[in-house]
Amino acid sequence: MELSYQEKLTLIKLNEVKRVKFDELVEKTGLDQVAVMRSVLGLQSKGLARLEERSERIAKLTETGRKYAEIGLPEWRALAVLRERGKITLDDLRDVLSEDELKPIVGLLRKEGWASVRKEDGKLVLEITEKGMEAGERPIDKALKLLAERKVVPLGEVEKLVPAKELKRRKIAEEDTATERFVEITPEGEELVRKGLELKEEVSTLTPELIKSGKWREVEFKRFNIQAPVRRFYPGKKQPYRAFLDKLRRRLIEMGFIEMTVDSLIETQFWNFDALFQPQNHPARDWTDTYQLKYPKSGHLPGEELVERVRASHEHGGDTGSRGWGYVWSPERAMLLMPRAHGTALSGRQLAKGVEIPGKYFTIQRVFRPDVLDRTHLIEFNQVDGFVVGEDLTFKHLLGILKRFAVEIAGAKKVKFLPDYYPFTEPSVQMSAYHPELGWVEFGGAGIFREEMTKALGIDVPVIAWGIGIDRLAMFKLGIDDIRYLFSYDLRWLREARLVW
Ligand SMILES: N[C@@H](Cc1ccccc1)C(=O)O
Repeated sequence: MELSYQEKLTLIKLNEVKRVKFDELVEKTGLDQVAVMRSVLGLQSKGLARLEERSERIAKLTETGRKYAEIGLPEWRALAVLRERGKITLDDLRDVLSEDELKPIVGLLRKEGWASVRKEDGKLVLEITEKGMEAGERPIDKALKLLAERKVVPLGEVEKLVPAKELKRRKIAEEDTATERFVEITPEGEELVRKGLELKEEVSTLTPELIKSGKWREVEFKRFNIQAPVRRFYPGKKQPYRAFLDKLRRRLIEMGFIEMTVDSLIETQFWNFDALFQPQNHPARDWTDTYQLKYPKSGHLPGEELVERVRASHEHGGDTGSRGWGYVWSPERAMLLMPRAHGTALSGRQLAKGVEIPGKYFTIQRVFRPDVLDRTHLIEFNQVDGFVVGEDLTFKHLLGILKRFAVEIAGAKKVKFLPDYYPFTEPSVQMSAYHPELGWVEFGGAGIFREEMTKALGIDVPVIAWGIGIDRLAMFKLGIDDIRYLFSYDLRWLREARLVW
């Protein structure tokens, strides 16, 4: 039978006493608690020892009890004064007793017969008795001493001195239940020790000294059980959703996409709406609800030439052959500030700045829209927006890219496309992916940017574009069915959420 050094040591020590409290066994072996527990369990599984748990009623020293052990019970403190002066008033005890202790003291002293009490001039006067002069250690004093020494004492043991009720009434001790562990050697264990166990020093690390001195020949190397269950360990790690977004960013960059970034979460309506050919004061502006900034209310418009092209496009279609929206465009309205409502605002900015053709761009943006919070809606969420620009791009390319996103990035098994409307794309499409618990979940929109938009921004080739609610796709990947969990403080989730990719 293979026994570790610690198991052997534990068994030998156990054999000396046959049956012992676990804590005493720990002391005897000189090992730490965990090591002894491990050894005992090991020995038990080999039938050499038995671990037994027994609960027993105990008395436990209270905080007040601890104080009494230190400065003496109130009756002893009172008696000390009485012994010194023979006769005192109740007031004279205020120096040695607290207000709480003062009240019952007369009764206590009288019960013990340590003092006689009478009234003189309306005052209570205590006088020491013969019994008080001679008083010595009582059972309750012994019980207090015992408790002070051991803190916890089996109830039976203290009750030999004083009923537990009495100790409780005096607030010296409380009753409780304690679990005691005993370890007992089995006949098989005894037999093994009788045959002789070789107790070789056991080492867990091979050091240069061991090798040089040749001592490695004599020592026993500790065997590790690599299948033993271990305590769960939670190292610091990235918030799971953050990790997901970071990986997504890496992935897109690896696919050749160029990242578009911006410092602020605040946008002018110009970039959020106008540059994307969304008419002002028109129902189409309301394809989504948005927030507005109270202060400051307005920001700046970009260069005049660009603003003029956007105005022309809105008012009469510019040079696209379109008739535009046919209204008078207001620069003041375009200057209004708002928390960015979609990542597409960055696509507009990028197109106006100039792009590589062919080229692929993306951005991961925090965006804001009023909504009712529920399992699939947040008012503040993240979008991955992007576009591909190139001479012969078609709608089919777009659907191909989108499907790849949903399947590869989110691990969605089924994806479906439906016709939709966005003021800035034609045709427009809406995408849904199938979530095992939630059913079909809409996760974004896409389309081919309209010429009224791209031409005004200075681009002459087709641009296919999309905006994906990445939080919803993250739900698929992280295996959650409530979007609010992405930002949850729930430690269990933070610790155990799968880190994906
Ligand atoms: N911006 C749209 C998505 C979209 C992006 C690009 C083209 C078409 C649609 C939204 O927030 O839902």
